[in-house]
Amino acid sequence: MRIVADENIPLIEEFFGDHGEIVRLPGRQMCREQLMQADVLLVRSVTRVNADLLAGTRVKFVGTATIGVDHVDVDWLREQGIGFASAPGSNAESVVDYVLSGLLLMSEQDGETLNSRTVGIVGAGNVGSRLQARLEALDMPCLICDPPRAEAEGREDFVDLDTLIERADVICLHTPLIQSGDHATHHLLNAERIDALRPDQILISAGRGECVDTSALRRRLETRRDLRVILDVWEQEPDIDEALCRLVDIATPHVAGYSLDGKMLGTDMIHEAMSRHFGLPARKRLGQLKPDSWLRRITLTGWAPPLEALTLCARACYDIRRDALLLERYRRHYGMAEGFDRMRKEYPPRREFSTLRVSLKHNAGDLRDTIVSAGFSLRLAGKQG
Ligand SMILES: NC(=O)C1=CN([C@@H]2O[C@H](COP(=O)(O)OP(=O)(O)OC[C@H]3O[C@@H](n4cnc5c(N)ncnc54)[C@H](O)[C@@H]3O)[C@@H](O)[C@H]2O)C=CC1
Ligand SMILES: O=C(O)C(=O)[C@H](O)COP(=O)(O)O
Repeated sequence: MRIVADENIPLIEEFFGDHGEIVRLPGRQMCREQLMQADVLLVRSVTRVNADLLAGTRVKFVGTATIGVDHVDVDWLREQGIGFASAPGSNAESVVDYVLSGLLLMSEQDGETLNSRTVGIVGAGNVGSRLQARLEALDMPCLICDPPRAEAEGREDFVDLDTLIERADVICLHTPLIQSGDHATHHLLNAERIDALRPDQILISAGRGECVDTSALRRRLETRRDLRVILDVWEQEPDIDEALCRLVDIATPHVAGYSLDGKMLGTDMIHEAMSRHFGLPARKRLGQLKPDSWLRRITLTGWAPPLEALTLCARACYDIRRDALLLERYRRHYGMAEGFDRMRKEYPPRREFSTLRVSLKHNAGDLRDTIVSAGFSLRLAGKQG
């Protein structure tokens, strides 16, 4: 079997090596000629998978090691009888860590407690609902907008987008890119809604770039720089709007989901799906292949103030500012588009909050609850109570 895989998917050799010959290619440049003899195609979000790429090839299975599937013509694959799998939820915790790191930074800049802000979550799927769970556990009030779920589940506690924009202090976008239909998300945050954003509101966009009219956002920030904006996803990646990149508070190159844990789980999930598709044994176990974290444990005394302790643990594990600074360095060195992609390719290993074990000397109630609610693993050591 010939397996063609994006060069940026980790553990391909380890998971797929027993199944045949592996060819690694840069995802953005993949073309039909390179796939004529391929049986399996494994991609990330940068490869458009459709009839133009695959018609006339012998590909029988496509896996994308991503949550989003907007780059794949799923209907065409189905019509052709080509097996398909994505990796739902694989890097959702990583995106939640990213958002929490951003929120902690904003709170620290303002000298405010975390729970002084209401967070509006748009799109309450794997990412949004996990974000909601962690924020509510940290006593942060949340408003949820997810019309497909509201309709399907009869959720009267959900709100519509305009109400959310009016009431929330932070707006977090976690919708897939949907081009048409009742719940289309292309330019969901359009010029009118961007104009309606209140001064001091915080916008965090980590779903897909095209869900925001980024030209309108640039215009708003050029005329009134009164919002705070964290952008991970952009229109026209990697050739993104450089002026907008300079105007936002935090700019990162579509790496919110780039924890090693999330990426490796993505590979595991598509490997399992491919093995099932071809009736092959899936013998590899992710646990055996994951490297050790650089930082395994932090020990806190019971007297640490909860918010400071949380900020410390979050920074030790993942600090969103590292990625913003890194993008700036790559941009200066290589230019915007090349820098954007190079940083993604050379992304330094990052582990999820859950991999960091926080050891508490005493079972101090508030501190313990904060650490667990934020998603870290807890270890109580010494005297209890
Ligand atoms: N920045 C990054 O690195 C990453 C970005 N993503 C993006 O985030 C998206 C969401 O991820 P998941 O939560 O795992 O997907 P999911 O499929 O589990 O959930 C998406 C949710 O959005 C809701 N939704 C659909 N249309 C909507 C609309 N018009 N308004 C409000 N809500 C709507 C759906 O009902 C669903 O509950 C992915 O599709 C992907 O595009 C995912 C992982 C990493
Ligand atoms: O899983 C998704 O959906 C994502 O957006 C990915 O984390 C992005 O990674 P790439 O596919 O762009 O490398």
